[in-house]
Amino acid sequence: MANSDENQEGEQLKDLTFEELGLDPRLIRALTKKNIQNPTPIQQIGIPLILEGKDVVARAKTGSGKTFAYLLPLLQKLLSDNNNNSKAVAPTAMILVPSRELCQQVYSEVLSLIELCRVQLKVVQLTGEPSFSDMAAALAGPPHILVSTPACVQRCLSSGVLKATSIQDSLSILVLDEADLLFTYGYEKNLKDLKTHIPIKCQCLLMSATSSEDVESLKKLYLHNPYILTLPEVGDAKDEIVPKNVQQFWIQCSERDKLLHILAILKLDLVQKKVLIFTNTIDTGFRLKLFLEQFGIKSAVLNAELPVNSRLHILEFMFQGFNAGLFDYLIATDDSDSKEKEKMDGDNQTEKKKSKKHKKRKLDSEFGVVRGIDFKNVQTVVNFDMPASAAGYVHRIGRTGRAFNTGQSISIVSPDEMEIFDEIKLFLGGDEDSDVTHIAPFPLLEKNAVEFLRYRAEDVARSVTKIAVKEARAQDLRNEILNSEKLKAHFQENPRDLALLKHDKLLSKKAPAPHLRDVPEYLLDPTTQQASKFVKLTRAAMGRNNNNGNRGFKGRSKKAGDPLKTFSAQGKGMKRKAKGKEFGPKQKKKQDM
Ligand SMILES: Nc1ncnc2c1ncn2[C@@H]1O[C@H](COP(=O)(O)OP(=O)(O)OP(=O)(O)O)[C@@H](O)[C@H]1O
Repeated sequence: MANSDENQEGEQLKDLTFEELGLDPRLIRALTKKNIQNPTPIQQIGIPLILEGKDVVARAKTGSGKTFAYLLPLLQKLLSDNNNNSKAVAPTAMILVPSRELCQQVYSEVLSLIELCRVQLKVVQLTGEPSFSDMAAALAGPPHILVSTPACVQRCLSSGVLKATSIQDSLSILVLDEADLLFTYGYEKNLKDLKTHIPIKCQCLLMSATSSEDVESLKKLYLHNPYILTLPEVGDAKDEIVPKNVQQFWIQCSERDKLLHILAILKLDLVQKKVLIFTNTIDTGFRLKLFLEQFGIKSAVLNAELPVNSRLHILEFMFQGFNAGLFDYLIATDDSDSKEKEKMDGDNQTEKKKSKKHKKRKLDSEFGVVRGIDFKNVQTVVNFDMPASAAGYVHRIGRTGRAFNTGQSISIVSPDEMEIFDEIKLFLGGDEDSDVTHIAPFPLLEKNAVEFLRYRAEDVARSVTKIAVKEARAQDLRNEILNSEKLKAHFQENPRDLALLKHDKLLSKKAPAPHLRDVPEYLLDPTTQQASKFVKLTRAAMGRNNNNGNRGFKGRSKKAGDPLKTFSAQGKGMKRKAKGKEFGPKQKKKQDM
């Protein structure tokens, strides 16, 4: 291993097993039950260092398995400390994340590992603004692990439920997950204040997909002589930003034609489901939902305005793999990116106006679906609106192609967004003076096919007025508040009963017309028909090869059947990528997570 404070780039990865990393057999058994057999690169390097007690900064791309890289050694330490824990007066380990959604995800992951290990470790999660009694109940014991946000821990401290001296006495591991987002979410002061209570002996771990000044500041603030891990993968540093198992495409069109183009790719079945679609505002999300509804395409909209129970239910539903089969399309408002934008353009007047307009509606400051959320079964990410930053792009498309899975992204780019699109291409390693790019034109959409839908699309788009959007947004909120009440009561008893409530209810006042719902096949040009058949066949094959019916393309055979890989992409970067090494040292082994 490299010396401390040295970058690990260039270090050769051996194909180590979890046993060889020194993991406790109970944890390995738990992983086996989850069908996880081989460590990812970040786990291979990170786990032994963390077990040794080092402070670590881990920077590895989205979906590379950073959560287990810190959770497994953290649990192992707690397992071996368990007998000595009786004197603890505060949590022994604290995991701080930027959003409530992430908190729920990490908490579920820890709980499931603990249950599978059959050990007596207590984990609690605290987010938002819990009451004094909720905080007291959660921290009584105390729990071994607290998963929370920095603001919520601050609340526990200032209310006196958590004593600074207790943290000093008990805390031995602190994890700052999605570190690059913690300041963006406004936790800078909380984190600076909290630092004064962290004991010097406490091991600190900092996990992040991208590097930034914020990560640097946090590193300086919390870590002592840390190991900096950057994955030793092939290619230059820029190659490491995006997982190689995500194929990136783009479509150029006018702002006005965006609805038409997304309709074409979804309606003509040119992409694999499940599809996660990003918009930059809640209104655009609802506009898109109303528009697609008229063509018989049902979707749910996930945004900061929804009650927390509904949001967590939608996400839990995604985590469980859409097995209840209620919706294939999720439209997410990329709030973290707009937060970043707001932070960057602090004095931008448009942003100020926007936030004034939405002042009446209460948005959850701890909402975030883009960063870190593990959408296991998302095959396709669509950028309906381009993100405000290149880092935002990386995080969005990182919601597909997780771990050993593959996925694709399609960005629909209008002339106004070309500047940020060029910035993204440069960020990914494109060359300004040549046509080398990692993002290729989407090969399956023929101009004829788009034009064939134009008349209907424009007609429906006109009917989706601002008032219709406003009403739909209010209606959805009312539905979800009702859902939320039912969810609260029901899911306390039946936490796994996911099919109870629908989040994709129709919001349009008029039902979709039959002639819009069905596209007669004979009207389509042969190329589009062929492309659509390919995608359907692949989907059917994936279903057959898959016992639980919810996994992505995996292994070589499925990749060979992926129509997006049988069509040749244009960009040189894509060709280079196709030849390049696959993700992780065990890529040839079939994994079934
Ligand atoms: N060794 C492994 N083998 C197979 N799957 C794994 C392995 N480790 C983790 N996974 C799975 O990979 C997925 C992505 O992992 P994780 O959420 O930790 O990624 P991440 O690096 O934190 O991504 P992000 O930066 O987007 O938060 C999860 O579904 C997880 O269960």
